[in-house]
Amino acid sequence: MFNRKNRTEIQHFVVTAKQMQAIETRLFDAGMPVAALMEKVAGRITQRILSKIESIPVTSIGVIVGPGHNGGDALVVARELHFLGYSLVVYCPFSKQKELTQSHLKYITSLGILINLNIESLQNCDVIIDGMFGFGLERPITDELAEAVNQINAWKKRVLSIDLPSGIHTDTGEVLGTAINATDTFCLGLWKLAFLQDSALDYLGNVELIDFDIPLADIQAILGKNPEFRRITKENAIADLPLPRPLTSHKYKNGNLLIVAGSHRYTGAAILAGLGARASGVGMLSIAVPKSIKPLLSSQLPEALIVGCPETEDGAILDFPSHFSLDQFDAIACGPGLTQSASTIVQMILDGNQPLILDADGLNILAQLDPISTLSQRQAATVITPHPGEFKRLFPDLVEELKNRILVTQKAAQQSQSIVLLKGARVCIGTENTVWMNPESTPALARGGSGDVLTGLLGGLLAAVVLNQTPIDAIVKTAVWWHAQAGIKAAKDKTELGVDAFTLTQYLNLLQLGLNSNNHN
Ligand SMILES: NC(=O)C1=CN([C@@H]2O[C@H](COP(=O)(O)OP(=O)(O)OC[C@H]3O[C@@H](n4cnc5c(N)ncnc54)[C@H](O)[C@@H]3O)[C@@H](O)[C@H]2O)[C@@H](O)CC1
Ligand SMILES: [K+]
Repeated sequence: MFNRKNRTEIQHFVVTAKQMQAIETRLFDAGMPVAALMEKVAGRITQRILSKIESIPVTSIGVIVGPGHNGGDALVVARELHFLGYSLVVYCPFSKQKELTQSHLKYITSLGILINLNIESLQNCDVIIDGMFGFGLERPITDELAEAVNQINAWKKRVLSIDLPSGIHTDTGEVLGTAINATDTFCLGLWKLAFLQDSALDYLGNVELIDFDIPLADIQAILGKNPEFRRITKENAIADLPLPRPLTSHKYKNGNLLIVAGSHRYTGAAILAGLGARASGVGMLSIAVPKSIKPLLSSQLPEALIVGCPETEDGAILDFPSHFSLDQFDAIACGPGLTQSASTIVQMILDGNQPLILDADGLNILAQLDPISTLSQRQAATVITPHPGEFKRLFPDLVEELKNRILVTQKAAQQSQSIVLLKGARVCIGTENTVWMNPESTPALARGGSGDVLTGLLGGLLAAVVLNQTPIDAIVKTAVWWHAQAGIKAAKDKTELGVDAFTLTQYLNLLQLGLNSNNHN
């Protein structure tokens, strides 16, 4: 007995509608019949639908059938469910269909299944399958069709969408007119960009990829060796952890990080960043803070060297102590809790040659300094970690494009020649060639302080890997995955309301996330 090959590698590809079409065209050109592919895909969708509905009482299933191949998929699924004994109600408000879809419609009619033009026909169904539009949606849903979609949403039934919730734009994730509010969405073949866009999240429900054996060679032929869009997975995240450590390792081989953070007003930000860095395993940690809060930091982080700095009247860092040099550090993480009064040292750090993570007030200060030219003139790598508000201040020319978070991150990275980590429900990391996207997170992290933890964690990892030449974008995506997984685990144990930033730092332990020192799970 053979098991189906586990193709975890396909989980990290993300495609646009155009790329998906090009990949499918290759399959058809190679000889795969369109109808055979539809049959195969729909067979797999049927299996997954059955596994979702087996445990709930379902007798009647409604199916929305669109004019294209998304509708064709839905009709094949409907036919199979009919033969399994379910009662099917088909709603197809379109007078014209693609040929293959029309053929399936004809056959299903011959089986005695009525084709309804009226949305009310679905009202008494226990479950609805949405096959109205997939990646072929090309204009907004309007008029009676929009009313039908809104009616389905108002029923609040269980709705299983094929490929995408109808109405969601495949690339931007935007709602085109209106969109189906799915409880589950089965993405076909390869992840589409919409699944990683915040704007689509409320419509997608639970998501899963249905692999239908697209050969890797065909994927690579269209996406190239270094795909433009990549999904962060557990496998690719842990592959870049600095584990296992060489037996002859010593502290200076594991990174020397300087955190520059905190003020009278925001003392906790420096502590949280320090605790994030602690979790990273960084070899040496120094934290520069205004000198009057040094005792507080020392009591929380006994392993760190706390650098007390001269301070401004309002309790921000004014300058570094005399004889203090940035040259010794492998990386600097700067920004949490600084207040905007710390502009002198932020400028000094930007002028320096260390790999840098700039966050929070560091970004607000940068926004006053012609950000694009300041960043692109830096010799060393820079990672900036804005939330959308900070992003707008840094890249005012890109504000309009923020509705496509993936593309805007890519543009910002290219313009500033930096790595741009755009915060949100689905973090996007723009780099010169690739945008990494994090598919799993939790709203538990939408809370003050969780960003400070990320900055510290990222700083520690960055300091540790610059020495062994791991690409910086690779470690940024690992930090984002690690931070989000800790949030997910903490929320499981403590609910989404129980994950304050300090609690989060206690969940950064990799063992709790199912890993061990050999970098295996
Ligand atoms: N090509 C294939 O063999 C495969 C296709 N698959 C399915 O096919 C789908 C893509 O099929 P299509 O390219 O036919 O596209 P769709 O089925 O998404 O819809 C395209 C049709 O809808 C019409 N349309 C678009 N926007 C509209 C609007 N706002 N109002 C009214 N009509 C509108 C178009 O004119 C076109 O006729 C995928 O999402 C997937 O479900 C999968 O089965 C995998 C294999
Ligand atoms: K659909």
